Amino acid sequence: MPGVEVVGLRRDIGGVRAVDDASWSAARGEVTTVLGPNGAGKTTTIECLEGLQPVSAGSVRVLGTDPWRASADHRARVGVMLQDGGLPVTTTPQRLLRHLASLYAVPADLAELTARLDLGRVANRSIRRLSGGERQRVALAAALVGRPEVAFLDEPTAGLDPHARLEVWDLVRECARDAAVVVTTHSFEEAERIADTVVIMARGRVVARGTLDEVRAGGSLEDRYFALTSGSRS
Ligand SMILES: Nc1ncnc2c1ncn2[C@@H]1O[C@H](COP(=O)(O)OP(=O)(O)OP(=O)(O)O)[C@@H](O)[C@H]1O
Repeated sequence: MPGVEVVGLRRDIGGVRAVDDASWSAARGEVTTVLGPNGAGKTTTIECLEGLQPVSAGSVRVLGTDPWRASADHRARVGVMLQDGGLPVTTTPQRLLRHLASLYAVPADLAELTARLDLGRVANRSIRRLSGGERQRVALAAALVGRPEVAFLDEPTAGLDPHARLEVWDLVRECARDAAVVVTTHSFEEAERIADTVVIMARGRVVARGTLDEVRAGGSLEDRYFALTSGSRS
């Protein structure tokens, strides 16, 4: 059973067909990156997988479960990193991560996670007062603290400096040893660094899916992306 399975997914929102007959899967032990122009349907798809939106047709399964009807037990097996917002701003990274760790039977090693993401210096500062990149790293730590079996990471390195990007890519690859990790990104460099499998969406549809090499088809991911998505920006 794949970690994530999307079969013929359609999602209509207020008259807009945000996702149209999309099918792809993400295996455990792999990083799957989802690319596509603005409005392609990436966030809508991921929100269906996170159980935040219902499907209009087709099906989505995460660890074999329908996320829209999932129990708290299922949710504890899934890590979610939201692009912005979602973090409580009046607490500190340390208090937040300790609290989250206390919700899991076998959480990640907090000291190690904090050190890897270089959050030591700001661990006791209010999240409200952190820089964008620091908040981004707290959000990633929050997604990974429960050692998820499936992780959804939305643009995990957007706005990070070059050192932090490398560290996050290492961490994401490590996380994917045991988990299915799904990363949405606009960065070809990010996809080429971390992806085992690539899904490209345009106008709600999947226009390419396969291993990184299959999708690159002998060229660069960037060239392939532009060839597949040109004229399709919504
Ligand atoms: N609540 C909503 N009401 C109406 N239309 C919506 C709603 N949410 C999404 N859409 C539309 O659905 C389509 C897909 O949006 P989605 O946010 O999934 O794209 P995306 O690929 O994540 O884009 P981005 O790269 O900008 O994050 C877009 O045309 C968007 O305007």
